[in-house]
Amino acid sequence: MVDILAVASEMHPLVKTGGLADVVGALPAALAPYGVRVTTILPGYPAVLAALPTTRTVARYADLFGAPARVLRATLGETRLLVLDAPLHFQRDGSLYGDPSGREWSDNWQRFAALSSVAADVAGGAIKGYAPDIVHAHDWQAALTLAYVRHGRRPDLPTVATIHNLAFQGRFDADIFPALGLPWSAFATEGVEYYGGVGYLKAGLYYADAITTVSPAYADEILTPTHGMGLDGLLAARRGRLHGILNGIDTVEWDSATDRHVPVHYGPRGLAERRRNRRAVEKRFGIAPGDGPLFAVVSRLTWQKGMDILADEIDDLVAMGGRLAVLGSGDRGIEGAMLDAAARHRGKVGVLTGYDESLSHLVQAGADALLIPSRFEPCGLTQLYALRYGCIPVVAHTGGLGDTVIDANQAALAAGVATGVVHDPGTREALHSGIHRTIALYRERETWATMQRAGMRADFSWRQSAARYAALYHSLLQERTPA
Ligand SMILES: Nc1ncnc2c1ncn2[C@@H]1O[C@H](COP(=O)(O)OP(=O)(O)O[C@H]2O[C@H](CO)[C@@H](O)[C@H](O)[C@H]2O)[C@@H](O)[C@H]1O
Repeated sequence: MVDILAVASEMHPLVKTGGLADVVGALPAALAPYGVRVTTILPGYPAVLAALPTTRTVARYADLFGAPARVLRATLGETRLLVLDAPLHFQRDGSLYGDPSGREWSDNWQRFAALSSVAADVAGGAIKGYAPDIVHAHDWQAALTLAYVRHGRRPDLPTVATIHNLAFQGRFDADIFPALGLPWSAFATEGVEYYGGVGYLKAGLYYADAITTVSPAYADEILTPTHGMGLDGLLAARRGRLHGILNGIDTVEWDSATDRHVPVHYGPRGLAERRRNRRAVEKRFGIAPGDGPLFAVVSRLTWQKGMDILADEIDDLVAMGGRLAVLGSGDRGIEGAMLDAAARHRGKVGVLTGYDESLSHLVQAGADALLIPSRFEPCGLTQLYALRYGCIPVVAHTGGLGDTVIDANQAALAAGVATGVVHDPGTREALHSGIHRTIALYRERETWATMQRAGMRADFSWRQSAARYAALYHSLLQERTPA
């Protein structure tokens, strides 16, 4: 049995702002069949504390970055948790990372240094009877753990850093460094220093024994200046340690034959049933029934996701005969542009801003096509949910989107393997032609149904990817074993 201490800021179903939570939530169960036992350490956000049935205090800190804190141990079903209960840092209104007006918390550097330093302390033996074999940190909020491990009590402990999104790096001014409690030697290029400041993700990528990211294509892309976001040099120097492991999805949670959020259940042979779910989606979004396809969006409304491009394209989408349901929140300007479009096209375009997990399932089960015009996309999960639910993904050719959707070109259609529509990223023209092609395909009922079934048959469960993580863990342990 290999014991992993996973460190993350989000975990479905406890706390989620995006795909990070889905992956951190699914990995423990996915890894169990491979002899890997995962314990996940999370911040004690109000939602996390509220969800814990019984807890035991297993470590205490009198002064953790300015306030007392403790570590709680809990199990939730099969899930093993450690929760950092530090009220000053984590019990507040607003989102996980910012205040109710959307501004990032100014003490995020302290909050996630607190999480990381405690995670390293736990890895180093702070909890009696618990000694993980490997530490696995997810994204910038957890990445500094690896610096604390290297400069802590078990400096040789194997470590893994996973990049879910290189755009979020945790970059702070140099003057925070003395408060981090790391040795001065760590403030260096060979350490946490990053363009004159402190980089949390950078530190994790520097110290990690293995770096993973969430699709093979993104693993290649981040070695280039276009997608490397300033870290391409470091990543290129460490490319032998970099692995692209495609995300899976939770196929129990996402099963159209049993989904508790979906009124009418169906399988690949009962696709006609989807129509009744589509009617439910139309009602929720105030969209009238129509002949054209019902497009949908389930996404953060941000530049990364290409949602500004889509907002500009909505008039054309409607003119071409499409209808559109948007579920998302994010950039205020983009939200406004989407709402304006809904006002212009009453009954054809519906926009619900906010975050609604249950509605996201219904949308996947009822919409005809899901639009994902991302400028970059490390993996993307919504296209995988769409494929599994017979909702045709219309995606930009970038990162994991290109790795998972097979474009409906002539050859793929002839072979019966097409599962979606893939267009170039980053321009309105390319999105326009993707939507145009989708509407034409929708009119060919048999072709459309064949694509739906091909997508539903594809295997995006965690099975293969979990095996790759397990193999990586084993190889790291082997490196440490004296010959
Ligand atoms: N308004 C809303 N209401 C309800 N649910 C909503 C929602 N908006 C988004 N979601 C849900 O949030 C998740 C988003 O996951 P993604 O992988 O698509 O993107 P994200 O950019 O968050 O994740 C980052 O990390 C993941 C995980 O590695 C990578 O796949 C991805 O490429 C990377 O950008 C999905 O489960 C989706 O259904």
